[in-house]
Amino acid sequence: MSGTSAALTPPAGAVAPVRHPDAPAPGELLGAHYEQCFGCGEAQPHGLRLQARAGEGISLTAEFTVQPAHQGAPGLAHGGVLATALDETLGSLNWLLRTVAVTGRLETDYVLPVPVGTVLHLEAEVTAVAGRKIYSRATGRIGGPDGPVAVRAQALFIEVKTEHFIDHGRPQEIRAAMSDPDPSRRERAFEVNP
Ligand SMILES: CCCCCCCC(=O)SCCNC(=O)CCNC(=O)[C@H](O)C(C)(C)COP(=O)(O)OP(=O)(O)OC[C@H]1O[C@@H](n2cnc3c(N)ncnc32)[C@H](O)[C@@H]1OP(=O)(O)O
Repeated sequence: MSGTSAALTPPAGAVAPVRHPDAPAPGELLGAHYEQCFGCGEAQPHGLRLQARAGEGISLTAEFTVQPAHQGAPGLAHGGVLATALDETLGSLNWLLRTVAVTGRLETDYVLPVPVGTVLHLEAEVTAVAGRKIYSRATGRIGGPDGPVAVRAQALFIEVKTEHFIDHGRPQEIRAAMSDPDPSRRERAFEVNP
């Protein structure tokens, strides 16, 4: 049983997404955008460390292995953690558009329980763009990339200016990210997503 709210149905004027000429090539690992990101950062001991790889068009694949720190019920992934994996995967699509955007709405279907130790194989694509609104969907499979669907999501990301993060983030983390000696890490922390 699943349903999508009207807010996630692209309006009549929506257009097909356009891959940015500087988008990472198909097959390229995207890498963490911010080392402290709970979804993909290497510096978060209990983070998901999700790894996303560019696909064709505006699509990508990603993998995340459920750790003991991600449990809800004994031996099973917490639903919020699975939503995070979907959110991170969908957010990574913005690298292919090279648009700075944040999650406005995320709707998730939980189809199968996901045990600790499982590799969740995710795939995601942008389906439409309407002004600042980016419509996308994702699935997560277990038992291999062609295994059964365990989770599904549809999302609406909203394009924002870089100032969104400067204006709303806690100053000490912003200062730390801005003073990173590596210019590409400095840029990635703010340019595409939080
Ligand atoms: C590689 C990186 C991966 C990272 C993955 C992780 C991504 C994240 O988790 S981001 C963090 C979570 N998200 C947030 O913190 C966002 C918090 N929300 C906000 O800041 C604001 O509400 C924001 C920016 C989304 C929208 O505010 P604002 O810029 O004022 O836009 P606003 O005018 O309200 O809305 C713009 C359009 O979007 C629509 N919209 C906004 N929010 C929603 C929503 N929740 N549901 C449906 N539609 C929405 C509006 O109806 C409006 O539509 P239209 O243009 O047709 O009238």
